[in-house]
Amino acid sequence: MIVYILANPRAGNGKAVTIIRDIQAAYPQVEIKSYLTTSKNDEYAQVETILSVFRKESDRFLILGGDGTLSKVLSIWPKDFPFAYYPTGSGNDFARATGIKNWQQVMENLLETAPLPICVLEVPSGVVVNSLDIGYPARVIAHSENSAVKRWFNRLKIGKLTYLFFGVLSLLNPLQLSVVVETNHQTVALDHLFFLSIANNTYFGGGIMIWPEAHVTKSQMDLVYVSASSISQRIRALLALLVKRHKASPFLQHMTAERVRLIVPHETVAQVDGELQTIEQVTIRCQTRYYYLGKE
Ligand SMILES: Nc1ncnc2c1ncn2[C@@H]1O[C@H](COP(=O)(O)OP(=O)(O)OP(=O)(O)O)[C@@H](O)[C@H]1O
Repeated sequence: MIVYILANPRAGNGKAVTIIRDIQAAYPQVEIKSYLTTSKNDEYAQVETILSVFRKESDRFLILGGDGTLSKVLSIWPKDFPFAYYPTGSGNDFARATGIKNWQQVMENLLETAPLPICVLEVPSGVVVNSLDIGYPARVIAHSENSAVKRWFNRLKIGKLTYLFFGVLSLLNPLQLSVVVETNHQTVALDHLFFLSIANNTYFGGGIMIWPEAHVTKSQMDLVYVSASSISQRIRALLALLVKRHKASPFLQHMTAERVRLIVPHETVAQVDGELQTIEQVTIRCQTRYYYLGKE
């Protein structure tokens, strides 16, 4: 058996290389081969290299990185090949929901337990491990990416305030979307849309709960949306998310589906696992994957 590790050394605070060394020291009896991404999107080439030597029946595969790395790797890792994951990113929402505590636990699951089926969301560009969001969350990320304010804040060592700054700014932006959502049960037109999150898992944005029952172990997706025309409604909806009053809030709407077709009137920026993508019409389905989740 060979354990293949694919790591993004730049994710989060750059701990991946140290963790690989610790794993090698803790498991001298296990053959471990590591592959490090060298640039953005290099996950695709690294996975191809691993697949050229990987034996499905005997080898194991471990991914180290943030949610973005995980989602890109799974986009081309074959559906029926199991994987393990240890978070080294900044948000780590997938790990938060699946209860990963430390790499020792992840290695034990990988070596001693059988992989279990989970659900990820299949989209034309690949897979979504946490959520695909349009409206407010995508706008906050779009404004902050490559902005001068982000660079100044980083220079002043207050980089964490970037999202707060753009969060407030985006709240004042009156832009609202109109979309149509077709599920396997119904077709709903959503107007004055402040945001729509199509969730596969419990959290986004580094620990903000999307919906309490949304989880990768369920073969359904949770749609959470806010149609709000006034700023006070938008603020109250965001506060409900932050203080986990999802079900009590009159502003947060929720439905579930196994398949969703999302129709937006023009190209719209979406946030997919913390990265930006442009979408127009997209069909989203649950896809079964095999993950070393450990004993539940
Ligand atoms: N060596 C590298 N240098 C620069 N970017 C990289 C490298 N390897 C991967 N990437 C890119 O980094 C992005 C993913 O970052 P990732 O999400 O893993 O970390 P993060 O943003 O710190 O964590 P999180 O998503 O949990 O907040 C992807 O776009 C990926 O292609």
